[in-house]
Amino acid sequence: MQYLEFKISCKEPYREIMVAELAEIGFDSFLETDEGIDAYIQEDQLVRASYQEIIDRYQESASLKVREGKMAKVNWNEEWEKHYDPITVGDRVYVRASFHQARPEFKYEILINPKMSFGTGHHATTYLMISHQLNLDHQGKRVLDIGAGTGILAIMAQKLGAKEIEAFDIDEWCVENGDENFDLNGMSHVRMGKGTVREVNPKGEFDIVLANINKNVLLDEMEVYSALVKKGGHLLLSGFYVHDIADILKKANAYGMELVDEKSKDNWAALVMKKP
Ligand SMILES: C[S@@+](CC[C@H](N)C(=O)[O-])C[C@H]1O[C@@H](n2cnc3c(N)ncnc32)[C@H](O)[C@@H]1O
Repeated sequence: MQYLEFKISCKEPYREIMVAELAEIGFDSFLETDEGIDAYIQEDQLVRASYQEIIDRYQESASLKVREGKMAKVNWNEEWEKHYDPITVGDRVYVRASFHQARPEFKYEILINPKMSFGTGHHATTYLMISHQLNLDHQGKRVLDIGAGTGILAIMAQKLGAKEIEAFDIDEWCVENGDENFDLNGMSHVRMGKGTVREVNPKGEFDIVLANINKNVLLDEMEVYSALVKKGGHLLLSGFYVHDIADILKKANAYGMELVDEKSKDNWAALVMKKP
């Protein structure tokens, strides 16, 4: 598999925005660097015009400088070991890779070997989703994780006592990586599905539905998510900016969901909706 590497130097606060925009067009791995980000995409996945459009849009405001290179083979584990530090969410959750030291003083330890999937807790949206999950009763509940990435939110649900968990993602790498992470966290009974919510078509209703994806997908699939939430159950949404809250809320309200909590970090937002 031939990969392209783009070494992008950019000013803050544009690093996160660049990651989000490039992820939208198929970039599947990012490393934070002192100058900005290194972004990776499979060569046959790159649509030059879409890429150029993003670069042109932020060129000036973010003072972008890009160096492009080709990589025949990437040792992602080695890359991650160099760049991936453990993180904490509040004082109860510790997210680490298997090569990091355990920290038993944390109540919930999540093991994630991320490879190329999004979702280590480093991104604000993952962090916000976990923070919301910590405030929700998961005990004995049925939980659905849509756009599960590394599987981190499904794993958090399991640690919080969920009884039945389903998770899926459209990305083949996430499916492989998710299963590995489920195994690492003693969840071999859960397997990551592949596809969109319409393709996977989960059966029945769920107490908690988690969807950290992006604005367009959330708007497009909101009707399906809402239908999957039990009466009295919750829908947690993230993957959009604070300035998009009104659009997301309007759509969720239109399908009968009511806002019960809202958090933001680094300009990203996460909402907790409830079906009355
Ligand atoms: C922002 S990441 C979130 C990953 C993880 N849930 C977390 O919170 O860290 C979004 C994930 O959604 C996946 N995705 C994008 N569009 C999707 C869709 N329509 N259905 C399911 N997954 C999708 C991407 O492949 C990516 O892994």
